[in-house]
Amino acid sequence: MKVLKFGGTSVGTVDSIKTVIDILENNIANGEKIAVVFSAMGGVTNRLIEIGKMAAAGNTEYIEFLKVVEERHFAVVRGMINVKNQSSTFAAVRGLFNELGDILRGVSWIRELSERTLDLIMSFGERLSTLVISEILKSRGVDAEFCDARTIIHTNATYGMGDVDFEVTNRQILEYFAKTTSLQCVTGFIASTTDSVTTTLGRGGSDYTASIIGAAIDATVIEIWTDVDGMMTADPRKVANAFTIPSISYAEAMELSHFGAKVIYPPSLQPAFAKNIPLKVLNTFNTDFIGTFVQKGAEKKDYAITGISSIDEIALVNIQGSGMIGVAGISGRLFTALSVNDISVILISQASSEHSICFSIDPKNAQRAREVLEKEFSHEIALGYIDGISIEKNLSIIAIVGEGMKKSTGVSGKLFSVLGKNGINVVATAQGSSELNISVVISKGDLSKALNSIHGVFFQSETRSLNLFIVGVGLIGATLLEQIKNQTQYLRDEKLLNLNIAGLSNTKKMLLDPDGISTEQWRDRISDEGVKTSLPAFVQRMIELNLPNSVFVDCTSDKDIVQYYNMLLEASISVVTPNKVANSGLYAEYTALKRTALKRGVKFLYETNVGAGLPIINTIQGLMSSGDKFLKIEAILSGTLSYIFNSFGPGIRFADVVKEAKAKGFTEPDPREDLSGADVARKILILAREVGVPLEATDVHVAQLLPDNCLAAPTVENFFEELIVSDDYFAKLQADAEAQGEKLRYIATLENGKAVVELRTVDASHPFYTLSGSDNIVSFTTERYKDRPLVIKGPGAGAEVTASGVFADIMSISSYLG
Ligand SMILES: NC(=O)c1ccc[n+]([C@@H]2O[C@H](COP(=O)([O-])OP(=O)(O)OC[C@H]3O[C@@H](n4cnc5c(N)ncnc54)[C@H](O)[C@@H]3O)[C@@H](O)[C@H]2O)c1
Ligand SMILES: N[C@@H](CCO)C(=O)O
Ligand code: NA
Repeated sequence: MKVLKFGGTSVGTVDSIKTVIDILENNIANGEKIAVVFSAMGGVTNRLIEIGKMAAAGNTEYIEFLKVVEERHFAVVRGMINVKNQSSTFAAVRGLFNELGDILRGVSWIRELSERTLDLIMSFGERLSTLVISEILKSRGVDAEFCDARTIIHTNATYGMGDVDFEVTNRQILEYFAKTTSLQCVTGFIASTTDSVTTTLGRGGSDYTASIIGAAIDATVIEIWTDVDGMMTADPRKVANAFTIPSISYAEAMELSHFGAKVIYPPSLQPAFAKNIPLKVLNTFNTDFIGTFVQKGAEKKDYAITGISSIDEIALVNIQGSGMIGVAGISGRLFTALSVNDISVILISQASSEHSICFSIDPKNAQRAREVLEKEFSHEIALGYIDGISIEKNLSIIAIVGEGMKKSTGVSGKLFSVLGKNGINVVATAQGSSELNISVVISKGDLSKALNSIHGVFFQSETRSLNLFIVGVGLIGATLLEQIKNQTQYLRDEKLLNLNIAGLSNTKKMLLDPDGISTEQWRDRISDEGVKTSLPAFVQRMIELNLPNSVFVDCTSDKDIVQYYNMLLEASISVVTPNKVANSGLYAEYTALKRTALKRGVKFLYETNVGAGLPIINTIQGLMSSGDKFLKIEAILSGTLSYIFNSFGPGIRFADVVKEAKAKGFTEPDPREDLSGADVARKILILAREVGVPLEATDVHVAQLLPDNCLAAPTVENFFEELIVSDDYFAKLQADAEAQGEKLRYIATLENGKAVVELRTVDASHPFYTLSGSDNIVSFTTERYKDRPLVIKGPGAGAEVTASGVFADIMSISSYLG
């Protein structure tokens, strides 16, 4: 025989009851022998408690409230039973309400509501729902029978949570079921003492009823019908990617529910577990869904863990002192004192130094725990053996649970590593030798981020998300968004990676949306929904959102934005940028950023600072890490100047070539930076720093390229005018070089700790002679590349190559986050 149990929401409305009837009739049609347990209609139990309290307080409004409850039951009768069969059910329901009304009147007279009376009042919830549904079944020709569990389940007289007398109960259930062939509709939650006083079974009560009956009659399976798709890998309100666990062991279910998974309350299923009766958790509102199968042993799973659960709010108590080392009995006294005072301990951790014991409790008990322990250890504290009791609040616990972690390595490594990579500090941790649960205590503010990132790494086949916050949507920023748009599908399918644009800002408006800004509509959304740009507000909001795997992408050339990098890195947010300002500022600031990134376990990536997408910085970093030493760098580092010198010639105006370079997206937002040599100077400065030469910007010697009048131009427009004026100057430079069979090249060199940037002419024998377009070229002479230098060459400016370099940096973060 199968035992089915339907919870409050399943029997909460006419529509849901229709589905319940369908489920039952399908079972009957399939020839299944079944018994059914019902909860009270959703919300009724709480209402009855409220009504009881109102009556006890002498508030006669309870009568109106009761009428509403009555009407809910009548509505079901009207909706589900044909008119000619309704009257007897109406009469029976009215009879129960009359009885309840009498009891409540008594309560309001004597102004007292004992636990015992409350149990009696609550019992009407299940008695009513079960009565009505059994009548519905009968009216449809099913041989159904109402079974008042008070006649078969007996408890002691602990009201509110009766202790079941299994000997008597099991015998009575067996006798009862032996005598009947009708479908038994059993009231959940309620029982009685041997002298027929009504009691209730406490938390998870109706599940308990199903479990008691199932165990007594040796049911083949117990089906718990509820309003969710079974037990999930995590609380779906906190982790959007959570999914149903198809199969779980009793022990795992226990662990998960202990930490707040509210779907079932496994302690109430103990009788079924003890007899190895499997359990299914099914959804009345999604009957086709397979739900969760709960059974004794664990099945082989696809993942290393089965689920994640959490407690939102705990307090961590720490007691420490040198006097605890090697002294037996301290923990005995500690936990006895807590237990005597009814303070339940959620997690305990003690390191083998025995110098401290820490444990977590419900924060509402924190003050009391302090008092209890200060009293218990007053002597030791006075003598200085124990330093005192410290209590930390605003903490949460996360537990990863699964039989799969037994004897398998790497699970805790993965857990701590993902927390570390997301900058989440672990305050305390506990793992029992059952290896079923690893718990970590973290700051409450990190809970959502931690749950999501842990879920991401353990349930790998799901798509991971990288949350991007992009500031500056000019040429590079917009091209990057376009490239992301075109790669979205590929990255989802092939890399299981979702690039979520969680924030965007231009100079006028900004928009942050943790649910993502579509790359198809970002322009509309930022203009329709964006608010006035404020960089501090943008940064603050990012930090507050505290999303896992966050990356700040600075696609501006703003000098002020850089002051936020350190703050972002400190908040465990990676930074990716083509903006050279940070790395070409003070040397101390440059090293500080690197240190913060290292400390926080996040990335600060800026490959496009030099040579756009060309792998220049990465190459240096690789060589440096592997111990190579740089002897000399010689390079052409300006795409703009390269393009200009490759395109300028007789019959062409210099200013026009500069304009072309700008139109092609090679120049800096302000082209004077390129032509003054400032941009190249910054780049060689950055390269110097990368190879370990701690230069400041003022150490770079820049030979002047422009005539004074151009350099002095106050605006970009002015600048172009001055370029026109100076056309002869440039034409002569070019003609002189040509006459020698040489080409103009703006070359940066780093040698013997000195950085120089100057305009040179090179002949055909020089490797830099043959450049074309916006090519950059870098030649590294190192101890390993001494005779023939390592050369990197290719387009070193432009929207596509730069954006793709930024994109590549972002991708490298995604693989680092695993
Ligand atoms: N163009 C290239 O080939 C290239 C190559 C390598 C690196 N870079 C670097 O990339 C960065 C962007 O260059 P670009 O060519 O896209 O320039 P751009 O002028 O087209 O884009 C920069 C955008 O940032 C916006 N902006 C500036 N300050 C802002 C702020 N505080 N908040 C929000 N938005 C702000 C500007 O309005 C502009 O739209 C620069 O730092 C540049 O040095 C460019
Ligand atoms: N303006 C820069 C862009 C690349 O950093 C250049 O011309 O090289
Ligand atoms: Na580069």
